[in-house]
Amino acid sequence: MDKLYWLEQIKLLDRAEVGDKAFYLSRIMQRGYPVLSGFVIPASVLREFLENLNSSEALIADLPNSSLHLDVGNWRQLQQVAERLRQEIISATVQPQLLSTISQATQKWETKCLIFRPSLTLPTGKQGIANISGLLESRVCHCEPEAIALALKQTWGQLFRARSLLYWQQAGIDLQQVNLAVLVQPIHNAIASGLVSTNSSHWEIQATWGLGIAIAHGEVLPDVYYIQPETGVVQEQQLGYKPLAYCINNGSCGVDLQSTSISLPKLDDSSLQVYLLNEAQQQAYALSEEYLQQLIRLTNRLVRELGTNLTLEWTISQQTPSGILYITQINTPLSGVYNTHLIKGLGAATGRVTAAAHVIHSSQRPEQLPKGIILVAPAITPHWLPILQQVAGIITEQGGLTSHAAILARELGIPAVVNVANATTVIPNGERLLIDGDQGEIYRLGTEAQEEDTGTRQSDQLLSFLSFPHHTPLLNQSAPLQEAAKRLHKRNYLHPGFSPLLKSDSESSATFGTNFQHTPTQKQDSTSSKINSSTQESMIATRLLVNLSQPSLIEQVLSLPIDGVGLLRSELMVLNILEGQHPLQWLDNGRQDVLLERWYEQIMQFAQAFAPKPIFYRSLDWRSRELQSFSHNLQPSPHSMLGERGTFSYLVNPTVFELELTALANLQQAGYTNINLLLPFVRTVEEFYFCRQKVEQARLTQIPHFQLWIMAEVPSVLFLLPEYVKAGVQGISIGTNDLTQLILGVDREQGQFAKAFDERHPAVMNAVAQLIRTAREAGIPCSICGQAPALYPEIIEHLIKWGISSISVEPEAVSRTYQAIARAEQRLILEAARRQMQ
Ligand SMILES: Nc1ncnc2c1ncn2[C@@H]1O[C@H](COP(=O)(O)OP(=O)(O)OP(=O)(O)O)[C@@H](O)[C@H]1O
Ligand SMILES: CC(=O)C(=O)O
Repeated sequence: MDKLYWLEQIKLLDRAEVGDKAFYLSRIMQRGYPVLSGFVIPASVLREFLENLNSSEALIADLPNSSLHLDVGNWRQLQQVAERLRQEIISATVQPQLLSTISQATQKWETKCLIFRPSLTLPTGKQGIANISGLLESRVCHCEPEAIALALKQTWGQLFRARSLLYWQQAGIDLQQVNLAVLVQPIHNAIASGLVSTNSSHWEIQATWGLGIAIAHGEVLPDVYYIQPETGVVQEQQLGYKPLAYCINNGSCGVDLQSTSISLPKLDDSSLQVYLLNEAQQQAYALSEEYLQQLIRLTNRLVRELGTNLTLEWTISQQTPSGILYITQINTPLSGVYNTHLIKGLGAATGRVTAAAHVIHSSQRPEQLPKGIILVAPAITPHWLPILQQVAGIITEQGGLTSHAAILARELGIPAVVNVANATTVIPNGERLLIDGDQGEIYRLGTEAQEEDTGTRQSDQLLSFLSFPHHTPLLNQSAPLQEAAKRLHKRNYLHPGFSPLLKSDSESSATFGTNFQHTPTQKQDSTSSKINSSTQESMIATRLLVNLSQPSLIEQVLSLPIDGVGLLRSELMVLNILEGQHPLQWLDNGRQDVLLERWYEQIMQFAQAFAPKPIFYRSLDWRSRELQSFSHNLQPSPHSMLGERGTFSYLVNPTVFELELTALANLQQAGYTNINLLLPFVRTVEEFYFCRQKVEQARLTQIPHFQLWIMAEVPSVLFLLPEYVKAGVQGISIGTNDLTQLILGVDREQGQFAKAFDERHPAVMNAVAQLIRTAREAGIPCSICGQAPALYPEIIEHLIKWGISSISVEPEAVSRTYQAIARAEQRLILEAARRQMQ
């Protein structure tokens, strides 16, 4: 090998060998800016390493000159090739002379830990796409030869990850043209770290405690300062949400998060440690006034020398007790970064889509929205529903995975990312975005004008790269649902002869009741009739139901392999008919008859479409803050998480509940006998008893099939289920969203607490197990309609083992839930068979 390139000495002509990240850092270091010392292992060393890989396998023998003509459409093959290449790299030996050169070079730093940072140069004309944050990640390691060799190979190996291979191919880059150098620097613990981004109208500084990795991973919401460029004055500052921080793993930096019950970020770098910040630190700004001013002065100088559009990363290193400020990365428009920028939130509804941002700053619902845009709003409440039908994607600043915005988006099949801090301020109106509702990522692709500016048109390539393999075409919202049915058929999950062995006949009729038998689909499109013709019998024993509220989705949902509607959410359904007025206002205005007729028609559409399959209509369950959207002089308590929810509110004023019951009774009389009633948020047996009397007065129980169920979501049901059954409850449906909220004491609407809101928490899982078992002992069916099985299919096996009778999920989750049920049942059958054979 030739030599290592020290940042202090890198020249203009070295750029291709040292990569852009190191090149830009060296430029500013040589102009006197504070940059940590470092050296670069040039791209030629990787080439040499690859050439010397000792394998006869064509794939490897040709490296680095192989162009790896891969079929990137074949994801499995791509992953296998990537895995093979990386194994080869990790098991190869780093030349001893190189290792010793590196080890010697690091000795002058007297540091315990090193950071290996990928620094790429792409061929001319492709520069604009060189800096896709997160494509290649840094590795931290202890300063020992073995650890150094591994970190180097791991950094190199990322060039061949499946997603990288795909990216090179999609971006039209030949692998031989990719120059990957590695910048090696000492890494010390940090007091605080963050970012600065500037444009002509404002500067923004973000800061968090500890190393900058917490921001790079999107695990904290940093503190933010808005600075006026002309004066350097802080115009506004916002405290972030910073529950954790990263440090070097030498046992000296606070409480290890492993010992707390908070779910941890996974660390594959054992040289790093993540720890919990104490309350006082969480409430404090990470940047002291002194460092804030120092950063502002530094930014001012950089902007004057390099231009107005910059992004830089900084850290305050704990090398000395008072700290030293360093720049760890700098990107200018030339380095392409400002075209592609990643923002993180919570992935709330699956799918990816690209479209222009439509930014709304107010929480007031607009009259209408343009078609095909990505809506960016502080928050949305259910009454936005009518205007959401034509949007391509949703981004909100507030809300969690089980907030109504997320539920609505999932039901409508619109990709959504929620809990995105400052989304409405950092995303300009009209900017093209790509959102990934699975990963919770938003890629800013720039406006058309910016793309022209930098001479790159990367978004299409980027889109196809990022969208693989589940690209959701723009506005093709029905596709996921239709595809779900097709996929099940294709994947042979519906093979003939599979029979429900889990329950004996007597057990299943006791469990399901007469109305809840698995009935062959009668109204199906061609896709689903294909499914059923190959199955004849029910293919899975556990009933799979769907959560629904929009009549507009009925047709698509009918083609899915479901056994009925497990949760018809009335509070979302009626938004289509209420004209923005609370039902009480309709009654006050003497419009009861019109409202009753409309309500009847809404439910009728479901009853008719799914007959004879059961529908579980859940009566109204508005939360206080949702009432604010109605123009009515009710007194909502906007800050109350609970307010008068569910059946509690019926006791206070039963008139709307009575209207619902009348609508249901009229439907029964008209021959729609597949409707059952599910009471929401039942808190006490007395509340249930009150409702049961109302149900009897409405004569709904005259039809023998009719079932009166309750939601099991308030923990009191857990303790009193036998009493509820004695009082006449005929089945329960577990609402894991509220159950989790109330058992763990975490507000489900607050996305920033997402890590603490975990339906898989042992306390919640124990409660679910107990509910299922108690229901079985009492001889009543037990369903589950919260988000837990859709979000975490791995819990389905437990639910089935405990004896759940049915699982109800949003339409987009039907396919994977079906598969998870089939897999779990087959495993249980196999285990039972093995036990019998022993
Ligand atoms: N020598 C260092 N000391 C302390 N922190 C560092 C050092 N080098 C990098 N960091 C910080 O560690 C985090 C991860 O570094 P990395 O180079 O992977 O940055 P990145 O922004 O994720 O890279 P990219 O944008 O190229 O994907 C960043 O917050 C960076 O500022
Ligand atoms: C579905 C529901 O209401 C819940 O999980 O709380």
